[in-house]
Amino acid sequence: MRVSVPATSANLGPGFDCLGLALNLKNQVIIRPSKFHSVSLKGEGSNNPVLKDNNMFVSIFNDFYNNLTQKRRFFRFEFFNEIPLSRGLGSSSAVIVSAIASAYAIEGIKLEKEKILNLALAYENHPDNITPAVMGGFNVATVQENEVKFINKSMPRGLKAVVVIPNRSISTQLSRKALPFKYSKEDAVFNLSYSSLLTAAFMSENWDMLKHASQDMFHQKYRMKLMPELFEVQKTALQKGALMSTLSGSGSTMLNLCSNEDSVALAERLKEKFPHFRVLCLDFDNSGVKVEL
Ligand SMILES: Nc1ncnc2c1ncn2[C@@H]1O[C@H](COP(=O)(O)OP(=O)(O)O)[C@@H](O)[C@H]1O
Ligand SMILES: N[C@@H](CCOP(=O)(O)O)C(=O)O
Repeated sequence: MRVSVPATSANLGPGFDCLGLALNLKNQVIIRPSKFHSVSLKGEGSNNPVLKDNNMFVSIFNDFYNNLTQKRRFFRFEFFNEIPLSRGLGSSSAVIVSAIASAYAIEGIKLEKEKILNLALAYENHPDNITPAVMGGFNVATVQENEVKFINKSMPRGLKAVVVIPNRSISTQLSRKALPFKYSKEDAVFNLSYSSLLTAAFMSENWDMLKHASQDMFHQKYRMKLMPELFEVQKTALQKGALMSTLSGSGSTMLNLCSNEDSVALAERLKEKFPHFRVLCLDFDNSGVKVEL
């Protein structure tokens, strides 16, 4: 059985903890019954011993599998990871979502996507990453009485995401600690109005509005100070054709959306100016988590 799940970019500027989209950068796992437990890792995280010995995917998978079947069976897990760890591209959501989907699928149980999403909430309580990881596309999501309420829309083919991935990680937990404890009424009204405008721009495909609507007072400036070069990445991206440039999730990646035509030039310019950062030109993912038996 093979399960794949896309990377995600959460917040999209003002939509703190509620907006997110899925990118065509994937983690895949192949799982086979085996006489012994074994793990092999390729790609991102393959030189991290913790991911071999104490893998979050394996422990979530085992929790669900054991609860579901009351059986103790061994599996071989082969991981092919494209999502960099702790760079604000939803690596932890990808693990949570794919582990839950796998535990049910290996027993032949077909789980609705909404069910996977709500089970994932126990491990990740903000819905802006888990929703696009499960559903794909652009998503507006909130949690009400332990259920994710969301609206999802496919992303069109005419846009690309040019992501700039720094060589240093920022853990989501630490990055949340950099945020203020309280916000003023002005900041709250600012983010409410920009987040609404940005959502309307995505839903109506009004791409010229992205530049205006992607402003934020809640989190980016506090987090980007942890890596001040990110302000320069944002400025360069906006000068060189990006329709919007925002911190991806809790950082450290910057997400730049642009038209297909502008994407190669924008990526080249960012590579030249920030040679120590990784620049990838990505399509969007509109499928979310996938299981192939
Ligand atoms: N491919 C993976 N396999 C196992 N665990 C992973 C993997 N990717 C991420 N993780 C877990 O998630 C943590 C990163 O979570 P977090 O800081 O929220 O980063 P991100 O912003 O990428 O979601 C890692 O320290 C690790 O525990
Ligand atoms: N809304 C969350 C999103 C965290 O995304 P991640 O990809 O960095 O885990 C936040 O801003 O903390």
